[in-house]
Amino acid sequence: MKIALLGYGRMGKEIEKIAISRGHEIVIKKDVDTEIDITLADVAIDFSIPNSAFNNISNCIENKVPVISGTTGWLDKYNDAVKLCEEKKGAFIYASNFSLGVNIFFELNKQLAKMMSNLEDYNISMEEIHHTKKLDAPSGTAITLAEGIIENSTKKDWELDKTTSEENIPIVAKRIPEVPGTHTVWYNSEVDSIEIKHTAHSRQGFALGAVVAAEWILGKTGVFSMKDVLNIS
Ligand SMILES: NC(=O)C1=CN([C@@H]2O[C@H](COP(=O)(O)OP(=O)(O)OC[C@H]3O[C@@H](n4cnc5c(N)ncnc54)[C@H](OP(=O)(O)O)[C@@H]3O)[C@@H](O)[C@H]2O)C=CC1
Ligand SMILES: O=C(O)C1=N[C@H](C(=O)O)C[C@H](O)C1
Repeated sequence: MKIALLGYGRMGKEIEKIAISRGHEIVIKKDVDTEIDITLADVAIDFSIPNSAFNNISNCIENKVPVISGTTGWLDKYNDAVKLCEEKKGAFIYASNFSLGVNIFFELNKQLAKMMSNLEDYNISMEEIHHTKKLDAPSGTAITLAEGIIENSTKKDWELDKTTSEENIPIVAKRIPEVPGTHTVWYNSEVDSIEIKHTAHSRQGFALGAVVAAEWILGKTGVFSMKDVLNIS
């Protein structure tokens, strides 16, 4: 496959290595807001910055190039991207986290939220830890986890930098040098605690998931998720 990398930072470079090792070719590396001929690529992978993700994705959809996006912090425009993709019969996947482990963790989190939903003695809280270069907080993964809990409990929303909350899910975001991404969900009561935690040891899992998604989407039209790619039920 001919791949366009929209964003050639930490993730772009990790994706390049994995894509080449799987026999693909990188035909575009875009790192600034310049015009590119996206039609040179069979598929595009966007890991850029919150302010550029929507333009990068729209350009691909307008030009009928399937696009995978892992950029976080731009989701106020997600529904516009979905609408454009449907209108133009394009192909698009956004995932806050492309790793297999986190996508299993998402399902575990929903199951646990369902089991805990009527147990009033437990207070829920979440923490995400990332490297100090991260632009957005809370992480996209933390938001997806919170949405999974909201769907399966009486919690209404999430709140950043709170440690406790009666009706919402408090999320603490910590920034520590070099941490690729650690997410924890706690249920604490007077007598005990339940904790589920995912720790990324490197960026390899995110990058592999993005390349697998790019391979999967070729020849398809529609808006998909990593659940479709990984066939997780
Ligand atoms: N979904 C997932 O699994 C994962 C998602 N992420 C997310 O991916 C994004 C990128 O992460 P990361 O690689 O660590 O960040 P980096 O800052 O290392 O890379 C982002 C790159 O995008 C470049 N860029 C700036 N403007 C544009 C533009 N208009 N078009 C294309 N590229 C541009 C930046 O260039 P410059 O530095 O010159 O501004 C930079 O090189 C973040 O939003 C992060 O949260 C990260 C890991 C996993
Ligand atoms: O910025 C990062 O590095 C990461 N961003 C994603 C997020 O916001 O959840 C995924 C991963 O945790 C790494």
